[in-house]
Amino acid sequence: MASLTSLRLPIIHFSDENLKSGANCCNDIRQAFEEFGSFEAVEILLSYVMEMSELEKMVTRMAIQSFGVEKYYESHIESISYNFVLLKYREPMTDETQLGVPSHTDKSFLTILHQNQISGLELETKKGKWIRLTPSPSSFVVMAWTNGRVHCLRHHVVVSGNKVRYMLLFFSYSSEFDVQKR
Ligand SMILES: O=C(O)CCC(=O)C(=O)O
Ligand SMILES: [Fe+2]
Repeated sequence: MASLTSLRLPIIHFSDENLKSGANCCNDIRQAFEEFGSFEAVEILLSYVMEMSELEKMVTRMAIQSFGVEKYYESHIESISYNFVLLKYREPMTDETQLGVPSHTDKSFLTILHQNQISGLELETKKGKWIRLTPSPSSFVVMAWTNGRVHCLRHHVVVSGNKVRYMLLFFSYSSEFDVQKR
C-alpha cells in the first residue's frame, strides 16, 4: 500500500478578481501542472452564483422597464434574497418507474434553471397543455412570478431511464413582493 504524506494539491482560486488578473492564475495553473499534474479548483460555485444573480437582475430590470414601473426597481432589488440549490436525481431502480418532483408552482419571484442533458421537467402552459422541456446545458430556463398579469407555470419532474440528472436552481425572493396564492 502507498505511504501517505500530508502534502496537498495546489489550490487555485477561481474568484472573479483572480480571473480578471488572468496572468497570475495562468502561471499558477502552469506551475501546478508542472509540479503536480493536478490542482484543486475552488470558488467556482461562488463565481457561478454571482453570474446567476447578474442574470436575475438583468431579467428583472428588463421586465420592470417593459411594465413601465422602473421607479420600483431599486427598492425591489434591495428586497431580494437568493437561494441556490443543487439537485441530483438518481436513475430509478428497476422496480421504480418514475422519480421526480410532484406538481407545484415555485414561491419565488424568479426561478432560473440550468441542467445536464437528461430531461424530466414538464411545464403546464396557461391553457392547460403540458410541455416537456428539451434540456440544454448551454441555456437557462427562467420562470416568472404570479400576479394578476404574469402567470407562474405549474411544473413537475418525471425522471426515467438509466442516467443521473443534475439540476442547478437559482431562486430569487422578494420581501416586498406579495406572491399570490396559486
Ligand atoms: O428539477 C427540476 O427540473 C425542477 C425542480 C423544481 O421544480 C423545484 O425544485 O422547485
Ligand atoms: Fe419548482
